[in-house]
Amino acid sequence: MSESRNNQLLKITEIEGRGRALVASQPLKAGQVLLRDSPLLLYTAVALKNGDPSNFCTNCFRKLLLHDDAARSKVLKCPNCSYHALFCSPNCQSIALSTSHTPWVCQALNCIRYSRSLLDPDAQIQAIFLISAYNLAVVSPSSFQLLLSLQGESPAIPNPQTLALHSFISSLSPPQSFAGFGFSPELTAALLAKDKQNAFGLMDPIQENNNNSERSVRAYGIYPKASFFNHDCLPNACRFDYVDTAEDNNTDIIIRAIHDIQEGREICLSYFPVNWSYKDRQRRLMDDYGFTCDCDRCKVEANWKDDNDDNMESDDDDDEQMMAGGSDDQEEEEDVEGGGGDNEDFPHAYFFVKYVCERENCGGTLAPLPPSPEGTPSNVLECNVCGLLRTEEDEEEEDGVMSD
Ligand SMILES: C[S@@+](CC[C@H](N)C(=O)[O-])C[C@H]1O[C@@H](n2cnc3c(N)ncnc32)[C@H](O)[C@@H]1O
Repeated sequence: MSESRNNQLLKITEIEGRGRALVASQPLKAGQVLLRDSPLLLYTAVALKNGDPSNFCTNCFRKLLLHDDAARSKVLKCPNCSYHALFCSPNCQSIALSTSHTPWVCQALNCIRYSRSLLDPDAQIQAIFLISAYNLAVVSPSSFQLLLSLQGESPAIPNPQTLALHSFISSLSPPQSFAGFGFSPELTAALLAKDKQNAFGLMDPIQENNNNSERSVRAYGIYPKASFFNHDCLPNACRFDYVDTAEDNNTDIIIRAIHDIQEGREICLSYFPVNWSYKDRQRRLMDDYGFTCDCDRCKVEANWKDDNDDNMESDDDDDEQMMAGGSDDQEEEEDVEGGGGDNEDFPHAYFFVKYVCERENCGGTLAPLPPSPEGTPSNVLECNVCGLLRTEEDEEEEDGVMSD
C-alpha cells in the first residue's frame, strides 16, 4: 500500500491525554489493510551464546533452511568476524554488510557474546538494540532522527542498568561519528525508552513450538508509522507479520481492521494479547507505557469486585474473570458486525467469542482476510499469531448454532 493511500485511510491527530493517534479518515471495512509499514530497525530477540549461531538470516530474519547438506551449503557467513552471522542469500549478505551488520556491529556483537558483564539475556538484547540503534545513526542519520522522534520518555537521570549498558557501548570503540550526534548516557536512556514503547515482536510461528506453552519472539522491529497506534484493550485493528514468506519486504507489518470502523474513530491495537487480566494489563501499561487505561473494557472490569487482584493468577482464573464482567457497552457492540447487545452481564463476550483464537496457548486476535477488490467482505478470519484460518460457518458450528 502506498503512502498516499495510507494517508487516505488514516490520519494522525493529537488527542488530549493520549498524544498522537491514528484515526479513520473514511469508513473502513472489516479486514481492510489499513497500513503496511517497513521497519526502521530490526534486531534479533535471541540472546547470543558462545558458538551458537542463529537459525535465522541476520538480514531478513527468515528461517534458514538447514535440513540437509545441500541446503546448509547455500547459507552464507559473515566474512568479517568470528560472530556467526548467517545469511540466506548473497543479496541479504551484501545488504547487511553495508547496513545492519557493518564491521563495527560485527565486532560489537562479538564482544557481547564474550562479555562477562552481560550474562543476563535481557541485558544482552538491550545491548543488541543499542548497537543496532547507534549503527543506524552512522548508516542513516535521518532514520536515527526518526527513531528519536517517536514517543518514549526516559528518566531525567539514567538508572544504573542504563549506565552499565552505556559504559559497555563506550567500551566498543564507537565510530568517531558517534560524538557528532550526542553520544551520552542520556541518549542511551532515550533510545532504550523508544525501544520499550515502540518495538513490535516478530514471533516464531506457533507450529514450530508446539510443545512450548511460551511462544518465542524471533526479532524486534521499530515501525515508524505503526508507532502512532495507541492501545485499547478491545482493539479495532490488529497487526500481522509474515516473516517467513518468500515475498519481498517480508519484515513489513500489516495492520488490518478487525471489524467495520466508522470515519473519525481512533484506530487502536492491543499492545499485548487481549486475554490478559485487568490487573496484568494495567500493570504492563503503567510500567512500560506510563499510563492508566480507561478504555470501555477497563471501565467495566475496574468495577468488578476487588478479587481482581487476588484471583487472576492462574489461566483458569483469567478465563473466569473474562467471562464475569458486567456493564453496558452498546456503542462498541453496535460497531461490530454481528455483535449482540443482549448480554448485560458480559458486554464484551462477543469480542472473545469472535475475535480471540481458540487454539491452546495462542491468545492471538482474529481479523477477516481483506475484502475482494470489488469490496466483498471475506468470511474467513485469520489469527495474527498462529495463522489459524476460521470461517464464520466454523464458528457457528462450534457454537452449535447451525442446524443440519
Ligand atoms: C506507541 S506510542 C503511541 C503513539 C503516541 N501516542 C505518540 O504520541 O507517539 C505509545 C504511547 O502512547 C500513549 N498511549 C497509548 N495508548 C494510550 C491510551 N489508551 N491512553 C493514553 N495514552 C496512550 C502512551 O504515552 C504510550 O506510551
